[in-house]
Amino acid sequence: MKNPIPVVIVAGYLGSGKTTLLNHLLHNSGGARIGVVVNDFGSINIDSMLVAGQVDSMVSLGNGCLCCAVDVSEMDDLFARLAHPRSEIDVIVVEASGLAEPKSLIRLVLGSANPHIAYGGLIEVVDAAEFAETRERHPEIDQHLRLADLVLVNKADRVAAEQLSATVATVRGIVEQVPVLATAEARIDPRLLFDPKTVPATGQLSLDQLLIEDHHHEPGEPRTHRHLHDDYDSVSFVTPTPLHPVRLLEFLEDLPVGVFRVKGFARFAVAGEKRKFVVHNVGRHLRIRATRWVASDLRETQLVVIGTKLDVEAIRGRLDAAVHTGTVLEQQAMLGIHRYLER
Ligand SMILES: Nc1nc2c(ncn2[C@@H]2O[C@H](COP(=O)(O)OP(=O)(O)OP(=O)(O)O)[C@@H](O)[C@H]2O)c(=O)[nH]1
Repeated sequence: MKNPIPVVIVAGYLGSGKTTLLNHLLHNSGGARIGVVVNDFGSINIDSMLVAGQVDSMVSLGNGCLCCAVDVSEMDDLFARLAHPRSEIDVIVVEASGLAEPKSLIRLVLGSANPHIAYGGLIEVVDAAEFAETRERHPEIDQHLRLADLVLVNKADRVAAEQLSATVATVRGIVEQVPVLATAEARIDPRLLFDPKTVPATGQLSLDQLLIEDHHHEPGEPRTHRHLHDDYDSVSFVTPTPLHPVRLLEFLEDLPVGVFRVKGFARFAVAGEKRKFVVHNVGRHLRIRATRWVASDLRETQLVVIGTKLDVEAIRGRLDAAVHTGTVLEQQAMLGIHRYLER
């Protein structure tokens, strides 16, 4: 089966920059096809969707608040239209209306019966200039932010540098581990959210290419390297030595500060365990799928950790600690992994 299509939810108070973010993603999708679910098409840049040939992929909801107006079955209908086995859509972005309650939106996605979609994370957009005032009027914003997998402190251009860092610090204090990014016009690197189809003109590598590049390493040695970008860091970790499943879970269940996504696959040092374990983590949502190695696969672990302001050494240290060099482990070492296995 194809990898499920990630559903990314964009939420945030009125006017914070949700539509701006959506338009930015549509313009910079790197060839990825984006299906959008919005309340109102009025402000979406239809031209950019036309350019990207995505006009078929638009699904519009009626007016009103997404989370209360739509029940799970209606939402499933929308997902069914956008995501089916032959769908050419790579990512679905749901723009919540300004006052939507993010918890019910996340539930809609996690509770969906559609096997072709997967939760792709909640992005909360905050207006840097209005944040303090919005928070006073709507103290529940703290709860909303804590559900996020990525927070954008947007409209960075509208405030002085000191106010921006103070707001970012306040948001970090609220969300703790969750990555927080200051943005202008919601310009984030789309690769934080999904993988582009093509290598952009800048010659930067896609994440899949990150996984397979760098062949200059000592046989048997884990390789970790980092690619820096304005918006995000990605750390790629490759090792032919099988991992200890418990150690890997310790990493995945307690991710370092700033990590937004972890993707790739793992091989475990467990007796009789010959499968390839595909790992997908967004924010605090971990999914693992057991599959077979195909003939062209290198039988090794390849993981990419993506986020903002990552402590590369700490990540490398923790992933190194998951490499198992002792004797082969008993099957019971897999119990923790089984909790996350998709059926
Ligand atoms: N100065 C500045 N203006 C911005 C920025 N991002 C968005 N805007 C403007 O802010 C206004 C609101 O942006 P939207 O993207 O429509 O915000 P929204 O969250 O979708 O708004 P609602 O749908 O009403 O909740 C628009 O006029 C944008 O052009 C930014 O980074 N800096």
